[in-house]
Amino acid sequence: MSTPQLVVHHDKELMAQAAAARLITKIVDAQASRGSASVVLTGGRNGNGLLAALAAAPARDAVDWSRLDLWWGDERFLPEGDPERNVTQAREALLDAVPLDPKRVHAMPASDGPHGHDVEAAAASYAEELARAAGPENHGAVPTFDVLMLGVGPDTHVASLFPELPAVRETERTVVGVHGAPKPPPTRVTLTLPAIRAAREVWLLAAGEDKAQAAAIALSGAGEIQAPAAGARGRARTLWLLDSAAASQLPRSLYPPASS
Ligand SMILES: O=C1O[C@H](COP(=O)(O)O)[C@@H](O)[C@H](O)[C@H]1O
Repeated sequence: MSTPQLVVHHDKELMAQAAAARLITKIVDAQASRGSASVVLTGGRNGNGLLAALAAAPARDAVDWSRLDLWWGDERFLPEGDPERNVTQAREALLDAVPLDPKRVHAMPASDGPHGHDVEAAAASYAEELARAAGPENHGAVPTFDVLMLGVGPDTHVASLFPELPAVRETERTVVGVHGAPKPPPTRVTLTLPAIRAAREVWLLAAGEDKAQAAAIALSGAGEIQAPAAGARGRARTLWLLDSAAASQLPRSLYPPASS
């Protein structure tokens, strides 16, 4: 697993624009070398800010949207179309504006879907969908995502892996149901750390003062059970994309010398 690298931008708008430009380049490169690209989206303010910046970027037309698989790191287990669902917010921010192949948009199940309110069954069906997409070269039950993005919560949660809850301790399954999340709604579906760590690159997004403590804790050697963001690592690269407010409590030894 890779060691975290940090990029600190001046403010959250610049961070979103720079991350969007970085994502466009990654997708275009993956499509050029492997024919298609796969990206795992995150919910939350920073993830949606990045998608909105991508929607506004003229370079978005460099992406072949029909050869892109989109997955989610987590979902709030609510009815289809609920404004609090991560997929609803992603559609509004970007997905409705670009020519994606609907078969390649892998939304997590809703609470009024085929599994009803059974969040464990919903999680298991998403795990099966991931396993079907994984090739023999993936050595496991999930595809090697090109980029997996995670918003970092003020309590160091990533996806719906909250400190000390059972989901963050999962070592076998790739997707699990979450009960009693401290952030509403309490019932959620999430990728687990083993699934996250299958990604080629993991990008953690943290902007704003309320993320400063979480970034400092996760990057200062905390354990992943207490600070789930500390356990989110990519195979080839782990990149923390921060703004200066979120980086304000980092030890100076971690703060990168050349920041923009
Ligand atoms: O509930 C969630 O929160 C986190 C972080 O969101 P933020 O608004 O504090 O940036 C997000 O990453 C996750 O996907 C989402 O379900």
